[in-house]
Amino acid sequence: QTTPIADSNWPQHGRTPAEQRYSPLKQINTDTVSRLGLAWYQDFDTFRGQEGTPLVIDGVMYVTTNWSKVEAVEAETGKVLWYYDPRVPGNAAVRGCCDTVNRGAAYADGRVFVGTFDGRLLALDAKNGHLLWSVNTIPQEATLGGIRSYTIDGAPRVAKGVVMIGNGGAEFGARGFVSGFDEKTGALKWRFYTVPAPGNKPDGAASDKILHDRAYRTWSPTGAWTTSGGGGTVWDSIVYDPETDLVFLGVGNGSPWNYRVRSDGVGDNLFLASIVAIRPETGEYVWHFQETPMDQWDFTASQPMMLLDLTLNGEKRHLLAQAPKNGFFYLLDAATGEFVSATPYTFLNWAKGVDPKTGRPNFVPDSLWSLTGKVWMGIPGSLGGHNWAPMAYSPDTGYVYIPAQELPEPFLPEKNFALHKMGVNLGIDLTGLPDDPKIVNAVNSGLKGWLEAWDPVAGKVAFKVPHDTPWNGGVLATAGNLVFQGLATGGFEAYDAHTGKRLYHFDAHSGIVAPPVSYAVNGRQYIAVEVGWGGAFPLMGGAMARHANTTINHSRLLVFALDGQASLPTEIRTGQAVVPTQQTFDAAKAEKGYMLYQHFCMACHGDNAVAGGVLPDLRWSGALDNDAAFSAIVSKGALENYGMVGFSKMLTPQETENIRQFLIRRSLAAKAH
Ligand SMILES: O=C(O)c1cc(C(=O)O)c2c(n1)C(=O)C(=O)c1cc(C(=O)O)[nH]c1-2
Ligand SMILES: [Ca+2]
Repeated sequence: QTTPIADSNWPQHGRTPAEQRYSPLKQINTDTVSRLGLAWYQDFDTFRGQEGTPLVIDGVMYVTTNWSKVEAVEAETGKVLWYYDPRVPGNAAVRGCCDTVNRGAAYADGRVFVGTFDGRLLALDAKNGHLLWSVNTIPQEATLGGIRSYTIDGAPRVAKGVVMIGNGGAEFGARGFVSGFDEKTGALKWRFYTVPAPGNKPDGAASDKILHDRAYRTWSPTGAWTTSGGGGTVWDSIVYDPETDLVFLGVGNGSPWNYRVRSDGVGDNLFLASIVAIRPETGEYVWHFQETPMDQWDFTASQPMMLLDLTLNGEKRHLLAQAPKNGFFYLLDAATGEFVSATPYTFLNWAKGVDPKTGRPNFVPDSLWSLTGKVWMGIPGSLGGHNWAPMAYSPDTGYVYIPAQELPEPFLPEKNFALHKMGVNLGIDLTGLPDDPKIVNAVNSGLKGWLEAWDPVAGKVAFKVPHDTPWNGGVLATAGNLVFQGLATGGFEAYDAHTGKRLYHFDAHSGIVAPPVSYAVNGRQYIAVEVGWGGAFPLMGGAMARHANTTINHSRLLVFALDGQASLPTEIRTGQAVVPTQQTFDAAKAEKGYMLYQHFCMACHGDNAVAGGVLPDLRWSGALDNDAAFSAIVSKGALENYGMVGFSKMLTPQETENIRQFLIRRSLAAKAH
């Protein structure tokens, strides 16, 4: 039933339904890659994180960029064929944890499907970009009167005439669900909620029976989840497997993070941090596997999944593979969900292995910080041993290439948990990195990132390519015995797939987080990648993110080919002028402003008011010198069109002023260093 995919195309998110991100093209190979050069490039119109996987179908490339913008370009020349701006309102930015990114479109039967950050799903005519249909994927009741927060940044998937999309929001209060829409009309076919409703009430959805019979009893009848939604957002990975006719949903973390507050410390909280298999036409439940019961570390199972056909102990197996945040590499039987193996692909300290039969982790008791009430230095931290940046598999080497990292994080219960609308709702202490440069340097030197070649049959690392920092780009493997990856530090690299030897380097002038793709037009092979530093770590990470990337965001599409002759402009934007404020501050007010900042501002402007190279660094904001201007922006929303909403409903004028006092303190402290 599946039509063969031409070698020259990249028609789906992971190229084929198996999502291995392997291109059979080999004009660019270990022998020729030294001749690789820029064939053409395009400047984007947004300087924020770019996480998109371009699709290429018969010489036309479909690109999505920040703020859910879409364009079609000639893949050979870069000539723009059409451009579609869904006009996401600026005030939607604050509903998401991690930048107004978009990870890509889906294509089927002449239609391009894209999710928008404000929760719509669009179908565009692939020929001219005209809107065919648009649906709001977020039902009114799911928002609980605006308390719960939903965004879309993941790529839709299409199977059997059904377009499927989930959403994000579990850091802000959300109840996860995935919806399936008719490809032709946009009519809703089914909805699958990933966590139960309070009181075990039915939703009239495909998930009703399994939530009622199985999931509800894994939650306390009370707890903050009854308002905050419980989490379980399917914000990135959805894979359809034609062989088993199953759709696999990668389900996210709990909301709030604090498991004691969320569920009174009771139950495993299904289907948080689980993979759930459903049917594409109906959304009917088939199986699930929970990777992290009692999640309290933001250990999502939403990381990219792929299908692998491997011979294990002499037996051919059709497997689903994932390297989720929690640090274990999982293999599950794709048809049944039967646990096969879970092996650490990175250093992890929260579990001592898993039960060999069930795959349930053996928790290190101290890791359950919400129950112990004590600080836990978790590895991985909430950004995971691997996040959304896709991995790739080469059938030639048998390795899975993982953009792996080590980013430790302290977890400590928040003293007075309060559910905020438009503020982060974690139930975790949000004290930032202290100012002391010695501590900052020590923390930064402990952050690691590397490209890992993982042997899924042997269950061990084949080799590692160390990078300077964490939060590097997604990976592409090709039949040219090459692996391509962009780096946080702005390099675009090619490595020998067998050895990890670096064979090519290009300076992209800006951090790369997106995954490359490969395609061919008129017999010439190309490699394309979106450039643009952003996403969770650059926005939230403060001094750690700044350390990882010292340029600012230059968002572009780069396309490489053998003997490419183009070059980037040499001018590198240096970004915001560093102008410390002339004001003085009131110590008591500034101290009060600190935690308010961490709850309401940090998610975008960076931990402890150090911006990570994407959005404005508030220490240098001219508005610090003018309390009327500050309040016009922070309270009244003067910059709403750029994503900076007014917080007057959440923050009193005095609280807003306290935040300004805190920022003045930070500005002066930076001047002092
Ligand atoms: O729980 C959620 O709903 C949710 C959503 C998203 C998102 O939509 O991007 C991310 C996360 N969580 C998350 O935990 C995370 O680490 C993350 C990184 C990114 C990114 O794009 O860089 N998004 C998200
Ligand atoms: Ca999350």
